[in-house]
Amino acid sequence: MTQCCINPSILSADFVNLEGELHRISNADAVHVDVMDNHFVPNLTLGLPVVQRIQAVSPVPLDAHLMIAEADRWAPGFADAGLASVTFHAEASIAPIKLARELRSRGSKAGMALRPATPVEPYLDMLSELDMLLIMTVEPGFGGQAFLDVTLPKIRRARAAIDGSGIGVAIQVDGGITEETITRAAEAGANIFVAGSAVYGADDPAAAIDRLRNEGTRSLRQASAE
Ligand SMILES: O=C(CO)[C@H](O)[C@H](O)COP(=O)(O)O
Ligand SMILES: [Fe+2]
Repeated sequence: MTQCCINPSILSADFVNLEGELHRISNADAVHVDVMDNHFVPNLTLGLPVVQRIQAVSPVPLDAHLMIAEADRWAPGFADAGLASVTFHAEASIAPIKLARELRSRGSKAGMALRPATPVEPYLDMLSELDMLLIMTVEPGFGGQAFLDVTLPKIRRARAAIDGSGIGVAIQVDGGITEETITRAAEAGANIFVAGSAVYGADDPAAAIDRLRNEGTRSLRQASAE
């Protein structure tokens, strides 16, 4: 059975107290850092200098989600900062294979993200170049949106292709993940779950992470037994 990982998104955290907010999620597998440039998505968050400070104080590894235009130009700098994982959007890259190789050669895991309406089929032959495929389960840009069930067939097709080829690519889902929707995403084949509002909106974020992990692990176990 593939391992269930819970990566809280700091998009829903208190941005003036990021260090304290990071320590509230020290039982997470990684912290998901949403970088938005107000071009690729209609929102602006934080850039490399702030990500570097987060990296310096975080008790868990960083999982950067770059929602930025010209990914080929900007993403390698995030890998140079020593981040565990850097994910760029396929829609923002001219040469995704080259970019994935560059991220790996700089020591980061390479992730590639797909917007909800971007099909996975054109990318199936390059999955071996990736450590992680991120299937967006909301339109990127904002936290707190509802999970799009229309993305579930794509998660299933990606999982079937990965299992069929024997390559060890993780499937991450991001957007609208709750204790209820995590079950459907896990049964479809995802194994890394990003949750912003479900974690930071809870009174006890660490307890929310434990509940999500229990629910995700139970669903993954059930799916592998079927
Ligand atoms: O990439 C993102 C938005 O573009 C965020 O990671 C995502 O929305 C997480 O927030 P929530 O769990 O509240 O949906
Ligand atoms: Fe994200």
